[in-house]
Amino acid sequence: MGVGRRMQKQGPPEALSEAHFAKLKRKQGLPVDDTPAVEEPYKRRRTSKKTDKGTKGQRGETSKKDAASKAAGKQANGAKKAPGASATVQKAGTKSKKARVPEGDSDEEMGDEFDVSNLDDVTGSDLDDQKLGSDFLGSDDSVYDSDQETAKKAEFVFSDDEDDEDDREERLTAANIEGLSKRLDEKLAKEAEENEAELRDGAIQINIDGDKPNVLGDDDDELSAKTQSLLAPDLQMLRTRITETIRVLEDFSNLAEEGRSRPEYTGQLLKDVCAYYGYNEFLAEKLMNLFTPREAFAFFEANESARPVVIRTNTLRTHRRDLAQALINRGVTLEPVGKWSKVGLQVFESSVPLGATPEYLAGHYILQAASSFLPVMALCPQENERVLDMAAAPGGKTTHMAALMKNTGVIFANDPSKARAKGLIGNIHRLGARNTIVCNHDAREFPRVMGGFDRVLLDAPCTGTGVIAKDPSIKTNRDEKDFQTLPHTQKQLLLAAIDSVNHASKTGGYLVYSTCSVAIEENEQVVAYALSRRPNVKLVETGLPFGKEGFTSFMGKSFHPSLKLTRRYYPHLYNVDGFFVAKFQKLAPTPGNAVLANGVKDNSAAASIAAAKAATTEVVDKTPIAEDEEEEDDDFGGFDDGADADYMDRAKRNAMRRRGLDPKALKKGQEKTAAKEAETPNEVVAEEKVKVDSPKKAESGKKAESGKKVKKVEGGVTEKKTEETAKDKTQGKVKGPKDKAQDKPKDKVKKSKK
Ligand SMILES: C[S@@+](CC[C@H](N)C(=O)[O-])C[C@H]1O[C@@H](n2cnc3c(N)ncnc32)[C@H](O)[C@@H]1O
Repeated sequence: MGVGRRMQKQGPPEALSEAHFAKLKRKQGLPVDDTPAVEEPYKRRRTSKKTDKGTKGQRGETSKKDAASKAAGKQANGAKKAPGASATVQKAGTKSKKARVPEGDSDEEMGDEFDVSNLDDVTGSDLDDQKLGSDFLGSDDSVYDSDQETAKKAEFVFSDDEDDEDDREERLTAANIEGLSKRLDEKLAKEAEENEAELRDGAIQINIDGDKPNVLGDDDDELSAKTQSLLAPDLQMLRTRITETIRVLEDFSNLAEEGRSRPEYTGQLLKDVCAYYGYNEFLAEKLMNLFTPREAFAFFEANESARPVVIRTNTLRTHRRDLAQALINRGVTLEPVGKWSKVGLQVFESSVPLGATPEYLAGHYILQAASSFLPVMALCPQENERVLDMAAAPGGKTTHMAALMKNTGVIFANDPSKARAKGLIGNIHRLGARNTIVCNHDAREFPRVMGGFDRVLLDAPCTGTGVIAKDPSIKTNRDEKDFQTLPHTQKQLLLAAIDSVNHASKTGGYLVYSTCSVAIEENEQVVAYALSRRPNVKLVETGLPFGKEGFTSFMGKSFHPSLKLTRRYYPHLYNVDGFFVAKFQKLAPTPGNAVLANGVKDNSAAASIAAAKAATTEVVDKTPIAEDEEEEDDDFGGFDDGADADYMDRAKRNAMRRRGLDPKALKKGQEKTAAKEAETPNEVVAEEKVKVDSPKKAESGKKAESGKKVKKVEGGVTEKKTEETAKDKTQGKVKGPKDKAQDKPKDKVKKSKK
């Protein structure tokens, strides 16, 4: 793996402090620069306060550490005088100084402090720790002094000597990976600086005629001609022009050429971005509109490099420190993904395929992008809850929820794609999620399928504008139609998700909506739509430790102010996939007419509000509704009609109530039906039953029937059967269930016997 954005830490950037690192080194007898660390005053106060007021044990520990660090300090000073420095401790805010580290000692000596055993035992929820306490090398009390609680990791820079570096990389262990990571970050920063300098040089060339960059040029200049004629343009020149245009747009009054308008520059920038990065103009413009020109540039740049490989520890099977140790032993270089997660490990380098290690096969981890942790952390499912994952395949988030719920309660993991559901089932098995039921519906059918969930996750299908680094084809294959059809589906799904939540849940009543897109149409606009259609929900804090606030206004459109509670994630800001997370709380039942509003009836906001006021009971049917359709031979199994009879009856009664019908009519209908059954052929009875159930089902029943008939005639064999039936009818014979079973193909008979 090369140096790049992949190597940067994910999540919010961390502040650096020398104090903590120097102390560790002193304690280990390693050389440290004796220039006193620049500490923030409040940190020193906290230290002394804690030392004074600490318990006896703590005091003892602190004084031991002090003594050790004094001794180490002396040793370090001695060592520093020796020539051939191979390690450097860089001061925060001061010039770095080289200090000698005894060759080959560093790993062992630092080992105690930086051992994976310092990784905390994680069996519980991310969310318990959501306010983000200790993690890995950060603030484990067993590792750090009280003042280190706030002290952040210091820079640890290795020697510039190429060979030393290589040796050290080969000997990488948990002990020095943080140092390596920092070193790589530094290299990256240096590279970025060099790039900037290069660009400045380019700018000087382009700007040779005067102060104002001549970026708009003439149509006959070489670069424009090449861009227009689709000849490969000079990328370096293009890049230079992009940065120059950005500079002009940032200081328009001073840098714009006379007589040129802002739209001319933005138009030029758009064209150059398309030519340089390979986007279609529609998408590039959509993305550029989200940011200032400079930030847009950073976003497009970030999409050119892959995000770090991240694995999520499956706490149903192992602890993070054990997993880290096992993988390190296999030659994997990794470190915790950041303080915000207790289960993520960022992989820097691996000599083994991560999708085929024994640990992987045993379900100890799953390869999962860091930003995919966020919706689950926001939803925060609790033990023993009933949770719905509406769009679950391939199950990264489902299995994360199962782990947070410690395999208690129940998760319904739904996905309408059978092919993808297979992957979902595979992951559920591999990771040992035993509280999960897989189902296979278009989630817009919820809550008719079932409702009353404590929490619902809707990780919606989207255009994927947040994951362009993963799939660059998105740059060219997303068009206007996608940004109309997908948001439409997302809105329908979100209403269905809201209606599936039990507002009266004792522990929950929450819903999280997420996408891996950064487009407003798929995020804020969808959320705003849901708020207008469902006055019985509100947005709440996601509880996530980082993320940019959602837009409350965009290009002249205003959204509800609470939209700022939603969170946006960008690759250029946090080195994670682009993502959006919104958390809702359901406060009251969904208004009666609003359920119908899901694509059918009056769905104006006013009507919903009126209905919400009038509504007293939840109209959502909380029990599963049996399908009347012919049992499909698939991987999901069918209903056991006998065992589910009660449920089915109850569901029918609820369905009738929902439609304002008297459920008693069902009983009467059933009695009538039974009487009729004695004198009517089965096919007719079935049709009438469907009619009682639901007019819609009756219709589909009819369709299915007519379809079947066509099929039957086509089959030829059943033509005979139809004749037989007619014969039976004329002879007044009624086929019993036994006869019917005999008519069925063998495998179907087996199934119904089951
Ligand atoms: C972003 S992916 C979900 C990823 C999944 N949550 C995870 O973490 O592994 C979106 C999923 O939505 C599913 N999907 C598409 N249309 C849907 C619909 N109408 N109802 C439910 N799911 C749908 C797709 O099959 C796809 O698996």
